[in-house]
Amino acid sequence: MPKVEVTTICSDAENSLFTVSSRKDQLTPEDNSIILPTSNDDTLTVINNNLDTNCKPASENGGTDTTTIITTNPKNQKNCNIKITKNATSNRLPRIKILGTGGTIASKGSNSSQTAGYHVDLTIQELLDAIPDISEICEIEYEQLCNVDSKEISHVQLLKIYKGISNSLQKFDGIVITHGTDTLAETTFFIESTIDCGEVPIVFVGSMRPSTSVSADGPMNLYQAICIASDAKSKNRGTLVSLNDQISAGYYITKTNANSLDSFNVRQGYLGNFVNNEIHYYYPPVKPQGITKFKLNIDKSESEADADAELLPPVCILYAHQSFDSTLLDLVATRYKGIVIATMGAGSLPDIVNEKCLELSNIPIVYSKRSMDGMVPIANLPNRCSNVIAGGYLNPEKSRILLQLCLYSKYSFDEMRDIFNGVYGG
Ligand SMILES: NC(=O)C[C@H](N)C(=O)O
Repeated sequence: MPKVEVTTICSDAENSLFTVSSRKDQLTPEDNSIILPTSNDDTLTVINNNLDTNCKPASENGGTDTTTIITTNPKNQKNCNIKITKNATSNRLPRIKILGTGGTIASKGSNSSQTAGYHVDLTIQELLDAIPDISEICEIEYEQLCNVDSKEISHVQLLKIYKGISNSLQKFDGIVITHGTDTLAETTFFIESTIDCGEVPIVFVGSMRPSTSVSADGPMNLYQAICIASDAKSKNRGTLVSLNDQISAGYYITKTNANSLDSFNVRQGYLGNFVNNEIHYYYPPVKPQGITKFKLNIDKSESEADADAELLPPVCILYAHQSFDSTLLDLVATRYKGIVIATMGAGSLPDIVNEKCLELSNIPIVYSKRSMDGMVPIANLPNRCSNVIAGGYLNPEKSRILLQLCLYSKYSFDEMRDIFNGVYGG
């Protein structure tokens, strides 16, 4: 038990009220320091200072994100209430970091009717030039992490995005990432599985039409994403996707239409809507249930991105079909550390393929599904206690990422099964 105790009496977006009380005599000066999470802009008010407490605001505390409280009269059994007024109540605008990665939102065609065959050509600065004035909504900083079509995003760029977000979390109130829509759901799934963003909204955004097209959707989508990241209502919701006026959970979203502006679908439901500068959330802050947050043990510096990329073990996806050839499994087993199969229906594979999967007993094989909806239940596995794991509700590309993270963490087959099972009932 600490000898000096801090109790949070109340804590909301704007205020935190703590009680500090001494508990025992025989306190040494070191016992009397208490660190509270505050930032430079917070104001501290000591109420009922029965404890002779000395509060040092963060600004006088070496500019860290904490406040040291020192009780100078520790033997006194009385309390001291300290109110920390969060900077939301000061008039500072939210600070938003924008990370550019490319995609159609950063693309140009050769004429205004072209909506295919365009190429990535715009920097994040040029994208920002095309949106309405946001100087009264937030302060922004931006960084170009890469500028590619999202088909080119591999584990190298993925780790760059991971680092870009991780490095910005402490300094910004919200983060926006521009990204191609084709593989956006893989990146958002990876980020939600690896970053604990606390209350900071991480908002991914893309577009379906290039910037040169009539009625290009990119500028409005980007504008909305910045507003969403700046809004206090977006806190504590994890990784979000803002596209076509809808706000969705990055963990669950799937691209379901290859061409339409309404390209994303989420069976778990949209979280909210953006209309005429108003953000409407349908639910209170919520994060996807039962996620395993994987800890990536990597250097967060930029220069290490390429070296770290080796860390994610290769996993491939095989797409099953009538006459599916089991020898394909032998071919990929020599190169990949894990395999995901998009099975027919809810885990159906020809008997000969099931036998081959069990034969490859050292390689984890996740049974996912070709169907967009529904799940693969454990009951449909050829053997419940082997190297074969049910992917539950996860589609093949998300199963692939989850399996990579399990392999990276060196989990046993049983632990992998628990991770897939815990989140998705697989
Ligand atoms: N709409 C898009 O962004 C598609 C593009 N091919 C990409 O994913 O980068």
